[in-house]
Amino acid sequence: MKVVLITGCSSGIGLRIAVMLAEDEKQRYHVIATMRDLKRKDNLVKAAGDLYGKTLFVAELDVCSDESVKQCINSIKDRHIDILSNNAGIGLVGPVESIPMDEMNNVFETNFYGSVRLIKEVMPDMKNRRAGRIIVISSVMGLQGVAFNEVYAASKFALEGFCEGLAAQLLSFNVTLSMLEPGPVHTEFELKMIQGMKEKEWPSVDPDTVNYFRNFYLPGAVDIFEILGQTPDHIAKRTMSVIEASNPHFHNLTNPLYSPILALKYADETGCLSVQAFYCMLFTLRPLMNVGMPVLKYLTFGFMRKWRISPN
Ligand SMILES: NC(=O)C1=CN([C@@H]2O[C@H](COP(=O)(O)OP(=O)(O)OC[C@H]3O[C@@H](n4cnc5c(N)ncnc54)[C@H](OP(=O)(O)O)[C@@H]3O)[C@@H](O)[C@H]2O)C=CC1
Ligand SMILES: CC1=C(/C=C/C(C)=C/C=C/C(C)=C/C=O)C(C)(C)CCC1
Repeated sequence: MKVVLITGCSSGIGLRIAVMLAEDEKQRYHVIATMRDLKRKDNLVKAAGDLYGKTLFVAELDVCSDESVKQCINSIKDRHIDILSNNAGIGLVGPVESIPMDEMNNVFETNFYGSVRLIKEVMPDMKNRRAGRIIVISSVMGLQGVAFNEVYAASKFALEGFCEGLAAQLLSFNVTLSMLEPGPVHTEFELKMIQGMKEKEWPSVDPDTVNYFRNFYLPGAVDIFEILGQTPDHIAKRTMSVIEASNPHFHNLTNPLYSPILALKYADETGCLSVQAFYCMLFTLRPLMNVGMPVLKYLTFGFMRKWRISPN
């Protein structure tokens, strides 16, 4: 049985990855589903049903604490982990000028250093054994910045840069490192990101910026979740296929509708094309989006035709 350690399993994507691997018909996985607060384990335990204590085990791990990470890894037999899935993460939206530095630090501490901390702890044993697989739940925002998500995107960009370097180094040790880059996924993350923002006041921010955030970005984000939103199950299946692939890819975008948006970025080295396209989508074309998916497809492929970009 392969030992899999997953972070952030109290809800959402981490919970689904843990349960899906534990449910494997061939019982190939011994899943250590970790979370920072064991009082939040009920949903996971319920979803695991009979598999709890058989193929799925719960352990405490706070990705922001050196001590917690060491304690958890040391509690595993021979510290042997075949597959590490870094999933724990938090979002942060809003006008940058209103976000306190300690909130920004917390996002980096969780999303970037949280993953780095786990990788540092687990990677030396994988290198020694010349075997191992690391899967990092990044985001499309690790490849493409989105207005009003600057700090979150920066934390995921940092993760992409860190892992791109490491992936090349690890190849000579037969350890693979893969990123998953989901677009919007319906989890508690969405609720925290959108619902929590509706009532919030922004006293220290100029009225134009508050207007752009409230009346352009937030409705746009709601539409994007409605039109493009995937389920945690979808991301869990994709994670499973990365785990099972003989030669897993480094980038794994889970939502094909994002490929044209990213193509814009790589098609124009000045970066102007993608900044302008995002500007248009946010401020000019957004009202069209709620007409539905076909319109979004038409718009993104329309941009590509206009600038003669191939979808592949
Ligand atoms: N939902 C989306 O639209 C997208 C999400 N992602 C990424 O997917 C990952 C999972 O998010 P998702 O399932 O959607 O959101 P959820 O909010 O449902 O899950 C996030 C998980 O991370 C845990 N977590 C937060 N901080 C820590 C910490 N310090 N130590 C350990 N665990 C922690 C949370 O635990 P607790 O319950 O204790 O807060 C929770 O279990 C994140 O990395 C996110 O950035 C990427 C693209 C899109
Ligand atoms: C694409 C796009 C938008 C919003 C995208 C959002 C909200 C994406 C959310 C992605 C998530 C949640 C990733 C998690 O890691 C805008 C700015 C509304 C308009 C321009 C096009």
